[in-house]
Amino acid sequence: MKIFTARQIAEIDAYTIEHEPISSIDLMERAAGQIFKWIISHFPAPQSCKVFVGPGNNGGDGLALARMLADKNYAVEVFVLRITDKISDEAEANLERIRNLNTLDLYEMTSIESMPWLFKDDIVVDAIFGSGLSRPLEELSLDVVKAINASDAKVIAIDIPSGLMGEDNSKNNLRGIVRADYTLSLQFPKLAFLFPENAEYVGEWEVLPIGLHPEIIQTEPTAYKLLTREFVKSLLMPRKKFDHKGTYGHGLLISGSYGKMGAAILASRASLRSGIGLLTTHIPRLGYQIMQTAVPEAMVSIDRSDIIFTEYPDLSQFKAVAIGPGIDKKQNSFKAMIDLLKEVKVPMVIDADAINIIGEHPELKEELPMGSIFTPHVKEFERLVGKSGDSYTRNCMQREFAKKHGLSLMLKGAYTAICCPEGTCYFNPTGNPGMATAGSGDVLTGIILSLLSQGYSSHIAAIIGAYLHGLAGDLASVDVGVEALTASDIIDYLPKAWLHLKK
Ligand SMILES: NC(=O)C1=CN([C@@H]2O[C@H](COP(=O)(O)OP(=O)(O)OC[C@H]3O[C@@H](n4cnc5c(N)ncnc54)[C@H](O)[C@@H]3O)[C@@H](O)[C@H]2O)[C@H](O)CC1
Ligand SMILES: [K+]
Repeated sequence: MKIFTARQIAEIDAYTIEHEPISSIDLMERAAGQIFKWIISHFPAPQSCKVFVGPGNNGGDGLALARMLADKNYAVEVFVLRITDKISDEAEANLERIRNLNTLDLYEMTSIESMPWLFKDDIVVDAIFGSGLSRPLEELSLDVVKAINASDAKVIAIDIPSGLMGEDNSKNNLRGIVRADYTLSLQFPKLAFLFPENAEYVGEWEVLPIGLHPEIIQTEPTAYKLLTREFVKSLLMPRKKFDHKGTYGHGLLISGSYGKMGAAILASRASLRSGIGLLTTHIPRLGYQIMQTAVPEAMVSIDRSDIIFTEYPDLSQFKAVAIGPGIDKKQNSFKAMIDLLKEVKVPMVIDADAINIIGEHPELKEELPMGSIFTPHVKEFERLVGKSGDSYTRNCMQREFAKKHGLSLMLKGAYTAICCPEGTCYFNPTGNPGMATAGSGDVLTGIILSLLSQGYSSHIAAIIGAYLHGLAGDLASVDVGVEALTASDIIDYLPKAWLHLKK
């Protein structure tokens, strides 16, 4: 699903009006109708609804919605914030439509003195500002937002919480943003919904289709996309009758150290559960029996060191190499990594301490083979790319890094972001807080190695890997719950996740 900027959404809106064609007031009616349907199914009448309305079309949506709710026996009070004399034509027309209705109460607010008391059982509809917001809130709208936030009422934001910018909130006044319980976004999610610091404003969000023109949605370019099952499924390569294990590639996993052999086991098992033909896991000598016992399907390559990674096997047979899970940052591992990077020609997955080593020796980035994938979490990302004060800026840095170095950079977390060398950033919707657990990242590295070895190109391997990993975690959490979920559970649910993805 494409994610557009506020400016693009206005263009898509205008294109729809011209080419469907549909009048803008009818398009507004359609949008309000979708929100209305959502409210009656989630909060059936009778309920008290207080609708706060701003000067633009977001306010117009609120006014049309108020009429529909009043008509269905909700106790509706509408508060029009008189912020400016200007009010959009569509908002004005919808204001006229309700001005003489006796099924609702209409108030004009010129100061915070006329702010009503908000009760716990009230539904507050936030229709003050939408995607047309151009600067942080001040004066009356700021005061109203603070009062809404101070209440216990259920808050439903139309399109986007008022005060939140669709993309960049690095310079926003955070006290002037509605904290919604639900955000009902029209047709597309906003980029800001995918950033962790905005979760407290957005609450639970849902996209409501309003029939914007498919042609412009198709042709309008965007750098941001939210993965869907259909899209990820379309990337899968079919398996054929006469295929053999050679068809699905031989991968090399460099993993494990003294006290961290579990990482090698988890990554190996995940790789084997994701379709790889052959897997060799290179480990320090002490791990030999552990590996052979725990993962009989994997071949083992033994380091001369008992406890760390210091060398690697002949690379000629491998289609992809992953390095990082459970290795250490010891000096000899660093030296081995320099040699490895000089020699390796196939795409690599670089995870955990392998990222930290490159973070400490940035010149090594230039040695990376084409099509390599970095899989940092936030702390590793900061060591590799640099620090930033907010997620939007971090995302810009991430996209820039991927482009500059010609590789895929995945930032792990809720809505894992995968930035590709050509500039697109994909966000992954699968996964849950139960996956914030030891070994979860090792499993992901194993999955991506497997996909690269099978011949998937790097950004596709990253996309399928992230989606599948989250999906397995989601399916596992249904049975074991988020608290009890372990990395091994993610592996155990990979078979179900594959079946679910291919359905
Ligand atoms: N997605 C769609 O295609 C549809 C969206 N609809 C709704 O329309 C809004 C966007 O409407 P717009 O009029 O462009 O913007 P706003 O309602 O957000 O109002 C902006 C309005 O306010 C002025 N302004 C901006 N910032 C401030 C500020 N900080 N303080 C005071 N005033 C400010 C600005 O100049 C404008 O005049 C979208 O979110 C949907 O809810 C359609 O109804 C259906 C199609
Ligand atoms: K809003």
